[in-house]
This record gives sequence, C-alpha cells and structure tokens, in this order.
Amino acid sequence: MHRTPEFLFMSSHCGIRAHGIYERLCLPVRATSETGKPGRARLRAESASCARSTANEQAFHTRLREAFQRARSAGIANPIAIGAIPFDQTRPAQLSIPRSYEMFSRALEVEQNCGLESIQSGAEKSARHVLHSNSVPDEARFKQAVRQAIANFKLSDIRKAVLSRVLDLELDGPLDLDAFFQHLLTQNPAGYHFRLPLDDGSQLIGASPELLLRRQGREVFSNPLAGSARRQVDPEQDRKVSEKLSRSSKDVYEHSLVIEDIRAQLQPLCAELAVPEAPQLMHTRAMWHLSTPIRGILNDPTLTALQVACRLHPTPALCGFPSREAHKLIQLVEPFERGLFGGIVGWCDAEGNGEWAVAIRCGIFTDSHAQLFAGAGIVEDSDPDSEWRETQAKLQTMLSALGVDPEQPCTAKVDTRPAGQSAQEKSEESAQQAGHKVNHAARKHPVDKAGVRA
Ligand SMILES: C=C(O[C@@H]1C=C(C(=O)O)C=C[C@H]1O)C(=O)O
Repeated sequence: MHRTPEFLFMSSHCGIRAHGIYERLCLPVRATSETGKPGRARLRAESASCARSTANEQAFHTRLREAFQRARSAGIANPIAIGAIPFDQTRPAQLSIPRSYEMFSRALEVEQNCGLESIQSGAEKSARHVLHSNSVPDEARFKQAVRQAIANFKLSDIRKAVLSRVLDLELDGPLDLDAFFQHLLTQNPAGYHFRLPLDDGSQLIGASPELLLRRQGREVFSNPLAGSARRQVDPEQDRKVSEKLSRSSKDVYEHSLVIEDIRAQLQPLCAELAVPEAPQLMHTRAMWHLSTPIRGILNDPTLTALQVACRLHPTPALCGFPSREAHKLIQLVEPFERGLFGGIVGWCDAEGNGEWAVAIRCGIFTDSHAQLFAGAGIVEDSDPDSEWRETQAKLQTMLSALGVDPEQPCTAKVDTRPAGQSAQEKSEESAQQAGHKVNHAARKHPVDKAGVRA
C-alpha cells in the first residue's frame, strides 16, 4: 500500500514521488516588487527582462544550495527540492527537500494502475454533485476586465495581459483525491501531472500541458503555449478549428509575444538557442494550442533549472507583455490573488537538473471544496465573449475529471449516490448535510479580494 506522498510530479521524462519533509524553503524568490513607473523609452529597453533578475533572486538560490548541503550532511545522498513558486515571485515559495523520494516511469505507472477497472472506479469515486458554483470574477465582470485591458493597451505600451478567473465549487462531500488524481491522469495521459499538499491542508492538483523549463546537464528545453481553441467532438470540425487557430493572426501575434520574450531571456544565457520560426499545433483532450518547442545549451553549467525557470517566470503566456506593466494591470483588474495558480510546479536536484511546469489546468482542493483556475491571453483584437468561452473550455480539463458538466457546473454527470433518489432530493439532502460548511466568502485564499477594483 502507498503512503500518501508529500509530492507527486509526472511527465513523459520522469515521475517523482516524495515522502516526508527534511527542510522547507518558504521564502519569496524575490523579496520586493519594483514599483517605480518607468518611462516609455526605459520600458521598451527593459522589455520584460530586467525586473526578473535581481540580487534577491541570487540570495534565494544560495539558500537552496545551502539547504542541499545540509541535507547531504544529514545523510540524504541525492537531495532534491520539490514544490511550487507562486505566480507572483515576491510571495513565499512552497519548496521543500523531502526525506526520501523515488523516481519512476509514468508510462509504466499508468500501465500498472490504470486498467479499465481502476479507470471506472476512479471516475466513480471522484464524481461528486456540485452544490454551489461561483466564478470570481463572474461572466459580466470578466468581460468588463477584458474591455478594460483592451482600453489600457491603447493608452500604454502593454501589448498583452492574461486575465483569469477562479471557479469555486462546493461539492456534496469530500473528494477521494487518490481516485480523482488517477482519473485526471487517465483522461489526460500526456503533459505534466502534479499533486502538492499545501500547509493549510489543501492540495494543488493539476494536469498542465505547458513546460516552462527542463534542464538536463547543459541542455534546457521550454515549450510555451499561447493561442488556444476548444476541441470539437466531430473530427472534421475539430480539424477545421485547429487550422483556423494556426491561421489566426490574433493568436499567432499573441504567441509571438511569448516566444520573443523567452528568446530575449534565454539568448544571453545560452551558447546555442534553437527557436522554430513558426508555432506548431498541439492538443490536449479539451484544447488546441499554438506551441513552440525551444532548446538551448547553457553557457554557464552551474545555472540551475530553477534559476533559469525563475528568470523566465512569469512568461507572457501567463502574465503579459511587457511583463512588469502587464502584471500591474492584472493586479488592477483581477479580483483575486492567484497564489500558486499561474505559478510553476516541479522539482530540481542539487546538480541543477529538473523540470518546472506551469501551474495551469489545475485546482486547489480542500475537503469538499475545489477552486479551479483558468485564464486567457488578451490582446488588442480580443473579443470578450470568446475569451470568456476560452476560460470555460480550459476549465473542462478539471471539470471532466470531477465528472462535472462544464456547461452546467452545478450538475454532476456521474451520479454515485444510491439509486432511486432524484437529483433534486439528493441535492437538497446534501445541502442540508452541508449546513455546517464553511462560508465561501469567509474561506481562505486565493479568492480574497472583494470585486473588481477599477
Ligand atoms: C492561462 C491559461 O493558459 C495559458 C494561456 C493560453 C492562451 O491564452 O491561449 C494558452 C496556454 C497557457 O499558456 C490557463 O490554462 O488557465
């Protein structure tokens, strides 16, 4: 029998299951945010880059190296650091060095654990009724924020801002998170799966399609995504949607802002850098994306996966362009703190190798509550209605794994309650049982700002 792991991360390259905590590193990667408003010329020259490499950042990585040394002295032969860095790097990281861990192949794990029987039982065990669902911001406010962002682009140098929302779900009982995670993995066998227990007892769980950075020796890889379309059930329609996406000038432009920013960050760090001329299509079960696989060879072999990842993060795929100004715009129009949403999650070892995925297509789960996150890149040509629909489509990854109809998030598709009871009865009964449940508005983080601040 498996003990509940402290951390689980899986990609096509490696799986890591970690147990116990030797030492935590809960400092911010960057201690302060730069608040000075740069003039236009300076802003252009700095682009997204300068704000992301500071002395504070070096201090953080020095602390990590020291922690690795202590772990070695304490008898941990090959220590690794695992966890997540929030969207805002001035907020505390959630990293730790585990007492023990095992590395495994995801392909083998899926083969062994996800036979048809366990897929079905995973689906059933993880399915729940949704008693209440609440989007922060709601549809009208999200669209208003998109319009605000577009108006702002016309008056500033900001070219892109990623706006997001959190869907807060109250379920009719606690989720079986083991079964849920297995179901998520089975439905989305590719990409980056993660499960990270957090200090307050909640867990960050997700299946992200996006790699921020993998380092193997001197080689680094990144696979940014930007520009999205919803998958279609009909194969012919699905193909047409993907072709339309690859020809969409709005999406190609949105994508190019991400790639140029990552190129600008990586170029000075790399002896070689290969960035394909044009994006290619990739898909998840729910979405089509424009994708650019980037490969580089580091100049400095001591630069770690986490150092390079923190230089890139947050890319314009999750923040905007230019980064610092887009971040301020997000803080102005987004009515919640992202916390770990839109951050990075992964691991690295003391040699500097490791893999960091972008924390999207994910949620934070506490007992019978789930908070799911989705965002969309906004540029001048964005249409508020289709950006809202894009966030709905992105939420589908987690909603499907929960067995919830994404169009009607208050109706669970799979019913595990006893037969002979109507959905209404079940829902009412559950609502009564849930009478003691924590008030949404009073609940902790990350939905903690009160409405859109203009
Ligand atoms: C913000 C999300 O996705 C990001 C935004 C994308 C876009 O705007 O097209 C595509 C992939 C991700 O980089 C999300 O899934 O929540």
